[in-house]
Amino acid sequence: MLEHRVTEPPIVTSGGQSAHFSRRGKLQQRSLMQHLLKTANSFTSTELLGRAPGLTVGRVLYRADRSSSNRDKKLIKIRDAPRLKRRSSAVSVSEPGFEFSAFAKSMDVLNIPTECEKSWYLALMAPNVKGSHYAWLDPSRLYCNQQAFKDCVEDLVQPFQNDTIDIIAGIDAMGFILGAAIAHRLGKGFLTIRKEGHSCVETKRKNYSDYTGQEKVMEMRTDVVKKDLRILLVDQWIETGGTMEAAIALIEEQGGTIAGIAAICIEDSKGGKRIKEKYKCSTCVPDHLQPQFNNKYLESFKAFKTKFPDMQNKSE
Ligand SMILES: O=P(O)(O)OC[C@H]1O[C@H](OP(=O)(O)OP(=O)(O)O)[C@H](O)[C@@H]1O
Ligand SMILES: Nc1ncnc2[nH]cnc12
Repeated sequence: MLEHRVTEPPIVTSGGQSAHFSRRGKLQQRSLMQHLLKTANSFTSTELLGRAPGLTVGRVLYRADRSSSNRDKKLIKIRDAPRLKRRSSAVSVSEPGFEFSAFAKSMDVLNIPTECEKSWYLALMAPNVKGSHYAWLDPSRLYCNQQAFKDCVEDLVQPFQNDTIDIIAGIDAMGFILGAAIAHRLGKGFLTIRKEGHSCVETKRKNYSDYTGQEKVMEMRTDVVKKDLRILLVDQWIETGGTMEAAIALIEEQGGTIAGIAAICIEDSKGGKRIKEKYKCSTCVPDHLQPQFNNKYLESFKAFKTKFPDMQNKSE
């Protein structure tokens, strides 16, 4: 069984040839790289930040020792390291007073890193290469990785751990995946909020429009939500907030109380901000990544090979 340890986010340095490890003495970058490559047979995990013609960007997680503060942690990009690129697993090196992990291939969807920063699993997400008819990003890729899925659910549940919650509600369709997992984790029941036309029982309906701009209808059964029932409302994503606000209205109009809202990402849209101000929310996106999510393009997408050149070059 692999030990899987989530660390606090390290400080990210600017990448490039100049990255080195001499701040605390001992190893210069060159000798460290030689050391990493020599001792590369016992490694267990990988991460590749990006690839461009003639360039490989990997990451080295530098920690002075296990008990060190964030100040002593550095994430350093290694450029032009073709041998690292060919490695299929991570490299761990221990020097007296030093601990290094180098990663070369995180985009393997089933890979479970032995050591990783908080929200590491977001790098498993895939970009949208098919246009605006589809949701902009594809978080479902991270659900395929057992550890990523577990860590994601834990992160979403964490702020509500000690709150009174009677039931979890999830929004059709992708909200069912996280919602049901959260319900199971908290030992609660699960209420489905459905897109129109799938319910054979009495429902309340709500018109709304979402990021596509289309007029849509959602439905919720009328025999569950009673006055003061405390509901944790879950969806995969909040972009314009149209979908979530419709679900909130359905619940509140029946007397239910929104105990909280959980989604992988709540974008800083008008609707997203309104929801964050009014309700207790949990998301998986750390502050420093929020601008990338708002722009619908993550740095980690550079590691994807795609036949769609527009997407590959989007942020370059
Ligand atoms: O904040 P909004 O602009 O309203 O968008 C958010 C909604 O869009 C996505 O669902 P979508 O209906 O695209 O797909 P799904 O059926 O696969 O969940 C997402 O899962 C949210 O439900
Ligand atoms: N999965 C998703 N990714 C990005 N934006 C979205 N908006 C709605 N769903 C989304």
